[in-house]
Amino acid sequence: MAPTGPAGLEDKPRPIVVSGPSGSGKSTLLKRLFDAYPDRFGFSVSHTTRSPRPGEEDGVAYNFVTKDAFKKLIDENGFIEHAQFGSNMYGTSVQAVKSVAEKGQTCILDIEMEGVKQVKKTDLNARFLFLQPPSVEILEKRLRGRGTDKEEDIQSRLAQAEKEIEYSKTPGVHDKIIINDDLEKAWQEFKEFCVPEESS
Ligand SMILES: Nc1ncnc2c1ncn2[C@@H]1O[C@H](COP(=O)(O)OP(=O)(O)OP(=O)(O)O)[C@@H](O)[C@H]1O
Repeated sequence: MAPTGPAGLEDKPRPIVVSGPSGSGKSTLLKRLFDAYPDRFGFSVSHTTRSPRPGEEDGVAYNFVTKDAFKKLIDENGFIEHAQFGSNMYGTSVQAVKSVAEKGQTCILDIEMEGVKQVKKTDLNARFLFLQPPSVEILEKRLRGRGTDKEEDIQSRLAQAEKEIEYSKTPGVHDKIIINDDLEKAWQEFKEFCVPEESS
């Protein structure tokens, strides 16, 4: 019988999808994770149709491709997510995530709700973690406290947060939901999910 899951990746680290509203603490916790375990985790290399800047190496900074090659990959369902910024296209391919696992690293995908739905349609066999703010009111305080977002951005992030929290309640969507109330407590739970053997 054909094996389930990605061919040849059965014994490789499963990707971890980290999602959660903007301001829920994804960057904060991922930075800690990368600092604590520098070689264990990796990010996938995105595709882009823009030209490389001096010093940018193909396959390292980005996978630089032509518009035609990019469109072909879209038609072949090769992308988890893709978007256009200005005249250039950017995307995360399924193969780029597999390449991280092939190197023996756990690929971390920091993506939003639509991306989560897309990953579920692939054969990546990912594990899903949702980071939830204690409340929308506290989320608003944190977004303001961060001091990086304009007022209109804060409003649209909060509106989007309500949708993400609603979707996260769908049974079976996430393997783990962490409420980021106390940062140290959230970190312990985050670490346990991402590095399970250390806590077993
Ligand atoms: N448990 C916590 N208690 C208090 N403040 C927190 C906690 N976790 C994170 N923060 C603060 O909340 C703000 C938002 O966190 P962060 O930038 O990590 O969110 P994010 O999910 O990565 O957002 P985005 O998706 O917009 O990048 C930051 O200023 C961070 O320091």
